Amino acid sequence: MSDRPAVPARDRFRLPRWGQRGTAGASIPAQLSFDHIVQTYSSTEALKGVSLTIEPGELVCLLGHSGCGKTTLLRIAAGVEAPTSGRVLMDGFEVSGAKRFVEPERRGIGLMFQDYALFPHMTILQNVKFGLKDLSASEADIAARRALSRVGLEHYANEFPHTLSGGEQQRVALARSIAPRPGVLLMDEPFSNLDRRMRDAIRDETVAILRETGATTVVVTHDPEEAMRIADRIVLMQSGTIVQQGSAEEIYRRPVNLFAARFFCDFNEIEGNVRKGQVSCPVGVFPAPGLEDGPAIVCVRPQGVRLKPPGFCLPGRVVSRRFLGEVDLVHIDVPGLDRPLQARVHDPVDVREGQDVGIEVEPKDVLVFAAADA
Ligand SMILES: Nc1ncnc2c1ncn2[C@@H]1O[C@H](COP(=O)(O)OP(=O)(O)OP(=O)(O)O)[C@@H](O)[C@H]1O
Repeated sequence: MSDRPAVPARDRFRLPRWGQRGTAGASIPAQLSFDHIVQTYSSTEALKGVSLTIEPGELVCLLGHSGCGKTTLLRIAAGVEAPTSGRVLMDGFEVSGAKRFVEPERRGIGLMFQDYALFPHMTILQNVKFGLKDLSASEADIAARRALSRVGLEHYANEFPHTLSGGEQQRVALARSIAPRPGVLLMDEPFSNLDRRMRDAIRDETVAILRETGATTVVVTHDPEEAMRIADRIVLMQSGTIVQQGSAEEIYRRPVNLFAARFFCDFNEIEGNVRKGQVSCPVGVFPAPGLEDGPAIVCVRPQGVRLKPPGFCLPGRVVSRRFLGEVDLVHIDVPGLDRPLQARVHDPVDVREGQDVGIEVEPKDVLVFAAADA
């Protein structure tokens, strides 16, 4: 918990509109900025100077492996923790920093966690009304019912959480977090407890509701596909720092380093050597613009490996072939490679284990990084 001073009484009247809860007015999306946030827990530096601005109404995914600092950043935004140093600003107004600490309940920020945390002894309506304490009873009732109707669950108002499915409970949690019309909504792995079958549908529905409410939204996830599906902008983190940020397509097509590349694709990684802007490796010669001469890692997307009749191109021998529904995954032994090359083949190919094939690699599916980057 914070050891920072709370907002002095005189400042409370100066909070921007997102900080004035209970007006039942329309949600006003806020800009959320992190300015050189450092967070240290004894010997662990969980955040190492993170700066990031999320624009009003934007949906940003914080993406990264376990322990990279995603949740810590979310907790600092919410005001559940104060940063060791650095500032959090909402619409340019400092809410965490050396000078000021605005209490969580006055930030106009909604929170939703993976376990939903619905109160089992309260009805669905009471659960949704829980965060509306600043409103009169009748206003809270109207706001809660409106939020429930937005997620399509108004008919469950008088039920208890245990009578609802996991997906329905997730929607109640969403209704509870949007009912106060927060300017910023923070969601920590909100879909991870749903089974795969319903996850896609609920995710799409949630994003549609978020777009409708217009709230600035930050979603924490470790699933690159989920981030690509929902985010306007993905912020990729590693060990308490931001590695890269951009649209899904930007990061996927132009990862800044091997870490970012690996996060989005299960590449074939092949040792190569760069000379005069070109890299040579056992599967061919490819452009390597901007790279210095020396050892390199050539990353070939499995979908960029084409199988041809033998004899005309690079020779290979099929080690295995697996039918995965939309694609076949084929492993091919290639001279000079110590591991089989993976190919994801869309068109049905008539290849069997042990068969000789020719291989072509699409240059657009090749990325090259300096070996020192590995
Ligand atoms: N209260 C705390 N005390 C000590 N260390 C902490 C505390 N909270 C987080 N950490 C450490 O800070 C680092 C970042 O943790 P954080 O929970 O932010 O990561 P994360 O990316 O959200 O991971 P996950 O996806 O597993 O939730 C980790 O090394 C974690 O062990």
